[in-house]
Amino acid sequence: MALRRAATLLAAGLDVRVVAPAILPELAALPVRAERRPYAPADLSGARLVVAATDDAALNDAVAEQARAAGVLVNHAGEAGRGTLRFPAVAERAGVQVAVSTGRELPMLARALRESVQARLPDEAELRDWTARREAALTLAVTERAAALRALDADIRRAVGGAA
Ligand SMILES: C[C@@]1(CC(=O)O)c2cc3[nH]c(cc4nc(cc5[nH]c(cc(n2)[C@H]1CCC(=O)O)[C@@](C)(CC(=O)O)[C@@H]5CCC(=O)O)C(CC(=O)O)=C4CCC(=O)O)c(CCC(=O)O)c3CC(=O)O
Ligand SMILES: NC(=O)C1=CN([C@@H]2O[C@H](COP(=O)(O)OP(=O)(O)OC[C@H]3O[C@@H](n4cnc5c(N)ncnc54)[C@H](O)[C@@H]3O)[C@@H](O)[C@H]2O)C=CC1
Repeated sequence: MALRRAATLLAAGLDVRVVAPAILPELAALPVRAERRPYAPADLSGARLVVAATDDAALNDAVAEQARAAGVLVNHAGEAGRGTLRFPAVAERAGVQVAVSTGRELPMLARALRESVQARLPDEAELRDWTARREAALTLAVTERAAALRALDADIRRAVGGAA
């Protein structure tokens, strides 16, 4: 779990510190600060976001509680409702992102929706075309502009499989 979360947080541009007595080599090989020791409450100071992902459920509860009290965003890997942050399934293509969160623990649904959205995401060429059409429409006089934007809207909805 720590490995998956660390990869997600690094991809988001965060500085990641990992605190655990045992750290997987694949995790230690990432650009994270690895500290091989048990968690201590002082680890929360200076943190903006905390992930409690140990195999000790009572400890994850305590970390989540301490982080909440300190006003630090926290994800509880075993029981998301005890934390203040959930991790979504993310579909991404050419800069367009769609994140799916079920608001509960149903990762299979999140993944199924992510996969179905992924297949509908436009590619770079379509995005460039739509952006150019929108920019061109915005230079038109009011009536023509509205018609051009409506036509573009219909094309985009058709392309991503939405209702026209
Ligand atoms: C609450 C949440 C975490 C949070 O946000 O804090 C959570 C909780 C739990 N997941 C568990 C298991 C698995 N999770 C996955 C996969 C994903 N799990 C993800 C999200 C979330 N999982 C959040 C809710 C999301 C929502 O519903 O909206 C995804 C979307 C994103 C990500 O994690 O990166 C990613 C799919 C990414 C993708 O495909 O895009 C797999 C499959 C796999 O690993 O291949 C399994 C094994 C199969 C199974 O068990 O289903 C367990 C049991 C743990 C145990 O056994 O103890 C719990 C805890 C519990 O249920 O209590
Ligand atoms: N959200 C999700 O999708 C999933 C959540 N989980 C949950 O995540 C948690 C961890 O699961 P895994 O990563 O599979 O376990 P794991 O056993 O691979 O890793 C647990 C880590 O916790 C560390 N640890 C133990 N005591 C510690 C302490 N006192 N201080 C700091 N670190 C300590 C260990 O050194 C180890 O590195 C479990 O609570 C499990 O229920 C598990 C799988 C999927």
